Amino acid sequence: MEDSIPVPVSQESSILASIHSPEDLKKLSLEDLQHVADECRREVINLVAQNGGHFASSLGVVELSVALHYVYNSPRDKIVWDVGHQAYIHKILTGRRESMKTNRQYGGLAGFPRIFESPYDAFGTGHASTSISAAAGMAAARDLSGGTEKMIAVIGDGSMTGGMAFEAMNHLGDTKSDVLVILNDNQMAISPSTGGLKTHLVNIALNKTYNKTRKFIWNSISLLNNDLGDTAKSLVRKLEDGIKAAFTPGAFFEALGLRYFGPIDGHNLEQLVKALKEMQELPHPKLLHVVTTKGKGFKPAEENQSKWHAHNGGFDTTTGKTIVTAQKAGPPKYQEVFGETLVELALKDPRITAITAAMPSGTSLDLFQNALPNRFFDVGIAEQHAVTFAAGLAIQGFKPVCAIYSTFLQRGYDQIIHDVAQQNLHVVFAIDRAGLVGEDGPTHHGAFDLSFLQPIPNFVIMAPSDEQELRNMLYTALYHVTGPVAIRYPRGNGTGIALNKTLIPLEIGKGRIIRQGNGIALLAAGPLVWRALEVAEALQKEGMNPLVADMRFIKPLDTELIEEIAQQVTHLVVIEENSMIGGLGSGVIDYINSRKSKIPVLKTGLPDAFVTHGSMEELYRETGLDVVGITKSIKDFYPGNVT
Ligand SMILES: Cc1ncc(C[n+]2csc(CCOP(=O)(O)OP(=O)(O)O)c2C)c(N)n1
Ligand SMILES: CC(=O)[C@@H](O)[C@H](O)COP(=O)(O)O
Ligand SMILES: [Mg+2]
Repeated sequence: MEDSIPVPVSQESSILASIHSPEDLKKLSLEDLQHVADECRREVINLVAQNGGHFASSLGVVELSVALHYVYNSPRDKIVWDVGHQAYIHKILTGRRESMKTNRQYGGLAGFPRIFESPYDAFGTGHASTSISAAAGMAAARDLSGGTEKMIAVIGDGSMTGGMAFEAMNHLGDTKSDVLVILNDNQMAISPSTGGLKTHLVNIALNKTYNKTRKFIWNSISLLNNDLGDTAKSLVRKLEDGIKAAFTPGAFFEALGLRYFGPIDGHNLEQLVKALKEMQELPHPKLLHVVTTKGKGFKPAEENQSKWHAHNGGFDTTTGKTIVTAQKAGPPKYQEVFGETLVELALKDPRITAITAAMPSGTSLDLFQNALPNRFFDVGIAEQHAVTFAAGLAIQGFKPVCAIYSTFLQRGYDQIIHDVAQQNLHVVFAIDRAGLVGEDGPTHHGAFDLSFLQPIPNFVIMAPSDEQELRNMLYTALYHVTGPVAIRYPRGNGTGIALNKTLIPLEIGKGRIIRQGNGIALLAAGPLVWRALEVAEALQKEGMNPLVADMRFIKPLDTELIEEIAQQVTHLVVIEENSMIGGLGSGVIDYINSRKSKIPVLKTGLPDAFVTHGSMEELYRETGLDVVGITKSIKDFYPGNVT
């Protein structure tokens, strides 16, 4: 595959059109396989240009996906795609070519592998670093039941930085199960990969001495499959091990118990097919190191891999230029305001440090990285470490701000409790992507952070209703709290409120009434307070006059404000974008139940179910969290018409 962009494929010449399952691939010559790969690449470019989605990672594994489905027998053999954002070719080759047009759309295919979607999706993914554990578990099940199917984990170099991946490899060293780990090394996570492992892998790829001996080692392995006598086999193996130990940086993986092979060119189908066939014959844990280019075959993506990790769609399939009609620039994103405010504060305070787990651009901490590189830490896809690392900084008197997506913070739960909260350490958690996130779907919605943080003693939890509040809350968290503190805010644009240069500290645990009313009160936090206002307007048309409060703090809850409101209304409604179990609504009900006189409380929020993928509007409608849905729930709950 040359560097140029593949030419469009006409329907008549399409071999891909004849591929309905991996079985169809197996009849093809290597040359035709290459055509399939080229067509797949073109198809992904067209698909993402049309509808958006994850992009550069799938382009990087085109040949690998084709080779895997050519050599292995999925769904009998199980291929686990780590994160799964690179599985578009896999989906195209496993009978979902047509339906890929609905990728990430409401009611359509998911953007990640899902066991409910296809028998070819051996294990659901979305979060990083799970594939080796899953494959190891499946291999143990196979071994216990006397099966012979193969287990393959395909994991990127970024995802390989996650602790789980090492835990799984270490365990494989004991079980010695037949698992193939394919390390897809493109030296990128979403941003450039970080850490010692990255350097290690670069060294492997660059190690000339090793590359010279590699051919010899490879030939030795091939020899092992031939009819050599036992003594000769053991001699070759010893020789191979000796050479590897001396020259192979892959000895690191070997030390954990996986035999290391590679690196090989992940865009060379012939090499891939040969290597995979060899791997099929080896009955123990092994790692095949495959070197690829993220965005391969689409120049703009190769040249700016971070930008093209994912795309909203609407670009020219040759030049990559945006072709959608220019949209008016919306209000700044919460993330941008967060990043800018943190830099503003850190420039004045050398104690402030910033931590991301491989999401510098998504969280806008790249602003901090550029401004204050010494105090910026990208720890890799390692949320657990990020949290305890922050605790370490805090205990030494620094002010760490740990910006992690709500869904990924789930990884760091014990660290939050054990390392941060129990020691009452001043770590600021900037919880990004709190609430629904849209097209990424159930693996990525930030549905649980309030539920998992609220029970933890010592925590202060706030939710800004707009960007200025976010600025003020960040300031408050850094200078008016002494223990663990979380600020949760959603993905995307703020309200467009004019930003005030002056930062005003908020009184901890104090909310505010933003609409006076009677009969019924709507309590919300975060940007949903504006929806609560819309609901109040809608209800007013029905003869009601709801009071609306912005609670600002989920913990400590403003019980004085609730008491004040309780004097004016007979019914309370909580509106929140978190699971209804354990969120603000639960906090309010717990408080009401602790009083002598009870008030009926209606909770609206995310259901006790995993919310699907789709546009935010569709998901709000589905969960009843749009204005119409909330209004209807309130009308069913509150019979009173007090005007
Ligand atoms: C636990 C977790 N943290 C963060 C992410 C966000 N994320 C998705 S893909 C990705 C980079 C993955 O890099 P790599 O595994 O090398 O795959 P590549 O995109 O390079 O193919 C990150 C950080 C995630 N999905 N899961
Ligand atoms: C696969 C993955 O986990 C990320 O690429 C994620 O989709 C990023 O989400 P945002 O677009 O919200 O940054
Ligand atoms: Mg990578």
